[in-house]
Amino acid sequence: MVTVVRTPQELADARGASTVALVPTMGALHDGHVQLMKHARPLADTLVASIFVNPTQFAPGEDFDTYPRTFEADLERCDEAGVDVVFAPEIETMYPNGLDGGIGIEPGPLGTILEGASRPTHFAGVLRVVAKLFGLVRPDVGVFGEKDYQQLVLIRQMASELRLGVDVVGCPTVREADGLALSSRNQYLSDAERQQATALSRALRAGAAAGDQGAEAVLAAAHAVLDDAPGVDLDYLALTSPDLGDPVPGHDARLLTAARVGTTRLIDNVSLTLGGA
Ligand SMILES: Nc1ncnc2c1ncn2[C@@H]1O[C@H](COP(=O)(O)OP(=O)(O)OP(=O)(O)O)[C@@H](O)[C@H]1O
Ligand SMILES: CC(C)(CO)[C@@H](O)C(=O)[O-]
Ligand code: BAL
Repeated sequence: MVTVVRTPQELADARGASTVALVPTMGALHDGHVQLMKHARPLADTLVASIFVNPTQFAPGEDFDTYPRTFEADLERCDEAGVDVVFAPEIETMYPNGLDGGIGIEPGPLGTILEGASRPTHFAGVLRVVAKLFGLVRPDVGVFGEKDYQQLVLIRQMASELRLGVDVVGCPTVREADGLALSSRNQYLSDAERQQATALSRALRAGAAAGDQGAEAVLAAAHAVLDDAPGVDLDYLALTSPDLGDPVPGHDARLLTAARVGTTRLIDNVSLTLGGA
């Protein structure tokens, strides 16, 4: 049975001295989160999931207030996935000096591109809360989804550069049968928008299929799907190396996109191998 803790002291008591894996979430749990938990379960003695809708990663005007909150259903999913401890802190516990006070984390250049270009304060908020969660839970392993690929790269870089002693593990994106990446924000989509949203994964698949023809062909194939997709307002489509630098012919690459479907902003990405030498 999962134990719910809300304070650092309760967390320390529940954590014990065993090895710990942490799956940070903002709740509204779906099968993508459950996969992270199942992946994390055998990696440590104790599995902790955090549920915290982190205000500092939302800019004014974004959906912090309306973000889905489904705590009781989330606990059931955690229980089924083998989570031992759910850490669900209050905002004051995570930000004792207020949201604008206290220590911050500067994400560096990788935090300013792609998602960071559209959401300039986002990754400072993500890294700030993840650093706090790592400090509170003191996990041996932190498990994150590739769906938020830039986030995964930045958290891995933070853990490595700040020597946090946490092994950051990524898990493949879980998708609906028609390819749409699972996301808590998919709930915002109307039936028509839900259909239109499949353009993101279709474009990424088309791009990946053109991988052996090189970078230009990849981007052209993906644009051919996205540019004419009804209801889809493209934010970016970018081809990078796995660490978000320039793509290198003959090596693995990442194709990433973000688009607004109606008022909902969705992101997705795939890995591919680029042709050429
Ligand atoms: N479809 C998915 N497959 C694998 N991991 C996922 C998927 N969706 C989310 N995750 C991962 O779950 C963790 C918690 O993410 P979060 O609670 O923000 O869910 P989300 O569905 O990404 O929500 P949002 O709609 O806010 O982006 C992150 O590591 C995220 O990458
Ligand atoms: C990592 C995270 C839990 C930090 O709030 C959030 O950005 C998320 O759910 O991906
Ligand atoms: N999964 C990323 C959370 C956010 O968009 O704020």
